[in-house]
Amino acid sequence: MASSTVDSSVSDLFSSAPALQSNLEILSPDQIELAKILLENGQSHLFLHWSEPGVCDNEKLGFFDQIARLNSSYPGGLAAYIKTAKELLADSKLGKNPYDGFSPSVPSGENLTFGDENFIEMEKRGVVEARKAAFVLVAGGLGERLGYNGIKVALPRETTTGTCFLQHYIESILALQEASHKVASDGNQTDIPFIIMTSDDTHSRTQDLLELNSYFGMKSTQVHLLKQEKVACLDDNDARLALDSNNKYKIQTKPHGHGDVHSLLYSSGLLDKWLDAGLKWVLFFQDTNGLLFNAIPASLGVSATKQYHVNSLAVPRKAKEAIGGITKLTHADGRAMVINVEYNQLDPLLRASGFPDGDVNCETGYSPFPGNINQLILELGSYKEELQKTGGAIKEFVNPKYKDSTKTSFKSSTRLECMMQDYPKTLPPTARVGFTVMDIWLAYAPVKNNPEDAAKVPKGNPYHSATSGEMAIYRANSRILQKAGVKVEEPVKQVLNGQEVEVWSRITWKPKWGMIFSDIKTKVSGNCDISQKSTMAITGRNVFIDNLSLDGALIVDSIDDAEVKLGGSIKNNGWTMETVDYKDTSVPEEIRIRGFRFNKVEQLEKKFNQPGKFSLED
Ligand SMILES: O=c1ccn([C@@H]2O[C@H](COP(=O)(O)OP(=O)(O)O[C@H]3OC[C@@H](O)[C@H](O)[C@H]3O)[C@@H](O)[C@H]2O)c(=O)[nH]1
Ligand SMILES: [Mg+2]
Repeated sequence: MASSTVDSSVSDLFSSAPALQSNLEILSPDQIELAKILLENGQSHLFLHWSEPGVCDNEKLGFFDQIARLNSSYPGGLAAYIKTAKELLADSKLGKNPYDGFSPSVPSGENLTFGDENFIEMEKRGVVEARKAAFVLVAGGLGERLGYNGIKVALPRETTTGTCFLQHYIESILALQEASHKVASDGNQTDIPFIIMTSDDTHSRTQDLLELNSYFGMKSTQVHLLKQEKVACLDDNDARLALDSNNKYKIQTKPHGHGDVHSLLYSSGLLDKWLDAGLKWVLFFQDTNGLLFNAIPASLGVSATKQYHVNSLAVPRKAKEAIGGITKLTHADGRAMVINVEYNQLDPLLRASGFPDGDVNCETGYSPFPGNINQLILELGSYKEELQKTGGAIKEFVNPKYKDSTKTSFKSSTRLECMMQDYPKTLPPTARVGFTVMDIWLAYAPVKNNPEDAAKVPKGNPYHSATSGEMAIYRANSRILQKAGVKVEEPVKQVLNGQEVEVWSRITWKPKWGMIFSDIKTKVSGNCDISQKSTMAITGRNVFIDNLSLDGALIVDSIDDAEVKLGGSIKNNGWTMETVDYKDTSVPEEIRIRGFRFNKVEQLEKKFNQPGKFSLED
């Protein structure tokens, strides 16, 4: 009896999808199980267009291959995904405030000032800790706002040397590793692991970039790629999965967000390995912040000194800027947490809770809420413990764009998303969650916006474009050298791709030349000045700027065993900047999105390939 009841309910189930039912013979038992899951969760529409058996059978099997992948890559499978989606879509339709019961206030955190005693101390401490760190780059995003055709980590960080972001990140990690080993008292010489989260959009191109460049000097065993899977798109409030408009045997998918990094790390088994190897810190960062490593040593020092389980890096934030606000949320029941409130949610949250003007600047000219740059430093032991409880699942959200105020249909399909900075949301109240604020010029210059959108950014807010991203490198390096005693001439203002930017001397160096301020200071002495029209690129390690007067372009490369003194008066016609319009397709995309290119008119270029002591006259 019992079995016939099951059979009849199963056949009831399949009778809701006659086109599928007539195809059951071509499906394997596993595929039939997956079909049941779909039907039980309100997905019979997926089969409305199925042809009779014998027609498009390969496509039908392909459909179930995809369903199997979607089912196995999500914790709890598709049934859990659809269930959560229905709940979140219902909340969204009701306009439910995800922060219901919480009131926001401005949290207090650690403030660092570049170059002061505390900063220098923190940097030194950070270097000591670095050999116990693992770095995790989330690079699965397409960069839709930037609209660049390649992967973002392959973009030049600056075009004076053309070094791409990925190379710079790797060289920075290697420089930290080396510096840390030098000060290690325990003789521990482990390599710092470097993890890159990719997606189908970025995986093979990331791998190719690494392989074509011999991992930019890192051991290939030191680098791990973890690929995130996309999730199914949703067509309506009933969480009906969306079919691809060009292929009715395919579900539309979209990225699930950078929050996937936690479940991927958890299931990779790497956390245990790292604990066994004595590691203590996991540092997460995003694809295009060329200034990030200026901030890493000091903030790692803060994590270690304050024994933070979670340390978020932050910068002063302009109201309405597209970066999340670090906020203290206190619940009516007494619970409190310090968490990122994403930029699209900060204004409504504030308006709903006693800040009638919403997301606005205060008397400082900045939002009172520090801006999250999404660089997180987590303490490995507590991280692993937490993931053991959650499996790495992160609180999700949904952000449908409704057609009208009835909120009954969407402009285009939506999906569930999750963010890596939501990790602290499940932590117990005993967790030590803090943040570290640093100057924008030092720490944050992402490349996210295309030239057209960047030009429309309200005046005074950062452009976050390829133009501003590169100019920020020169500004930071110029200011750091100024602080070290070099007279770097003040910048000029220029409009590039419709954005007014400060153009400083084009100064660049490799991370191994100077990772922390106290190192950089040892590389600079005497009376030095660099004019605004100058370019200076240092790619060697033991290069010392000593009584140098530069007005032109100076390019210096040297092997580690060569000690090179840059001094005397160098004057040449240098490298000029030519404007380029972003619409000019005769210019390569990675150049035209900047709005300028260099015309290498004249330079002093020196290479020192032999061990020994040298100066520019040699
Ligand atoms: O599915 C995804 C989406 C994104 N990413 C990666 O996550 C990083 C951030 O993605 P985006 O640039 O789209 O992020 P957003 O600009 O929307 O906001 C992010 O950065 C600024 C912070 O203030 C925000 O709090 C943070 O969410 C990138 O490195 C991207 O490659 C993934 O790895 N997978
Ligand atoms: Mg985004």
